[in-house]
Amino acid sequence: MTEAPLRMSDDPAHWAIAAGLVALWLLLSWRWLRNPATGPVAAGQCLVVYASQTGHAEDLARETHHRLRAALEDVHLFTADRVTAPILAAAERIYFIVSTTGEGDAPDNARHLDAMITRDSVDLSDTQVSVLALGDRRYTQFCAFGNRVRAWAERMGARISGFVTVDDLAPADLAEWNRILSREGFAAHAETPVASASSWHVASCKQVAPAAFDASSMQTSDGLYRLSLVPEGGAPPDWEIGDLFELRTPDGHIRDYSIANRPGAGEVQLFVRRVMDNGIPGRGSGLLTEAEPGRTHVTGRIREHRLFRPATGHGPILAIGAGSGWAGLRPHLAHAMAESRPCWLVFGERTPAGTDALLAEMQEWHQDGGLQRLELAFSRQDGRRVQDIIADKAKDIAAFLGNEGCIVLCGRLAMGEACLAALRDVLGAEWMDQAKATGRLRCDFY
Ligand SMILES: Cc1cc2nc3c(=O)[nH]c(=O)nc-3n(C[C@H](O)[C@H](O)[C@H](O)COP(=O)(O)O)c2cc1C
Repeated sequence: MTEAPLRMSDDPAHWAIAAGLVALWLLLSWRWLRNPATGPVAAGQCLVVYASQTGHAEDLARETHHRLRAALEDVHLFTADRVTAPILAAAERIYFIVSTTGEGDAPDNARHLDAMITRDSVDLSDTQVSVLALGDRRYTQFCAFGNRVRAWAERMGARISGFVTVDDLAPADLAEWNRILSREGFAAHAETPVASASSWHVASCKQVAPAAFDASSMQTSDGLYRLSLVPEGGAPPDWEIGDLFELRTPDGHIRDYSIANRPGAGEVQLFVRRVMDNGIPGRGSGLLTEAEPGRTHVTGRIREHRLFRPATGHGPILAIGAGSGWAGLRPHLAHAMAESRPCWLVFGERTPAGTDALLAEMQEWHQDGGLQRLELAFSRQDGRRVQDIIADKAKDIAAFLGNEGCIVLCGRLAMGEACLAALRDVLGAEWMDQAKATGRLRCDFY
């Protein structure tokens, strides 16, 4: 085959198109070279960066982003683990909306940002930074991660134009953030990207475990209750395993409860521990557990909890929890059993007395063979807690999980941390780190 000879065009329109294409290529290459990890990022842009464990900071970030976008052209929303030093350095304004979890820790989706602010220097001398730090004063390290982000931004030369700490989502603290945004010229919008709360009625409410005192949290409880909620006028909106029911109390407080049943049902089930403080029932738990089935209405909505979705892969499932943690474990186990995955439940309560209604379902699942193993720990009866079972059954647990196994943990923070430490001893740090990195370890602590 002979090739046609190469000929230069003498049409000026062709030359103009070619020059335009070269200029575009040079512009895109320059932008990419400045920010290779993320694609083009223009200088002068505004970023909303969020770090969230259970989704509240994420919702607030979406609302803030929505509000800013109405006034600014170049506004971008990032989860904290996606931002890099070049992205931050190129921004003109940054709004960090971050919560604190564990004991003063960064949320799981902010581990990269946490490492970056400990290790890296980024020139923020031309950047305006605002920080909305979510936390809870009942924890000793109140808003610790938000404070770390603010201190780092200051060290990097940023101008801090707003810093708000929020105690337990207090409406007055959130109003302060709204004031800052309004002052900067970003008006509030009636329409928000976050689903609004609606009215639900309490269809049933039954006590399934007795009153008790928990020494680790110093909390007295008036028992554990199983509830079913049905939205007014229709079926509940879609949700996914792991999601939460967010209750709004009449005085503006917000309380989250794990949804205990699988999606697709016409109702949302909850297990609620009725917390008592000096003889006064908790704001949320009192409202729910004093409900008169068929008559009581509450305001709430379903909220996504992306970090507690079913574990990845098809390996066996080890579910570990105590008390109201059963609510978080239950849909994960039901889902895994439906997929015929081998399941093992380690569950703790204070005493077996008065807990028949709670334990009956676990025992049924065990007898039916859906649960291959069921281990129960009753701390008041024999002093054994779930973490002791992990240590006792170390060899069996390692053999059951193999390399592909998954762990789902749900319950109070002290129990969760003790279980993670026990599992690290049994399986090794490498196994646990790998499981966390690949989504085979799912935790929901409260
Ligand atoms: C397990 C757990 C640990 C927490 N640890 C802290 C803490 O150390 N310091 C703090 O100020 N708040 C702490 N909090 C409170 C959260 O920061 C607060 O509830 C926040 O609104 C959660 O926001 P998020 O849903 O975006 O993660 C903790 C909450 C939970 C559930």
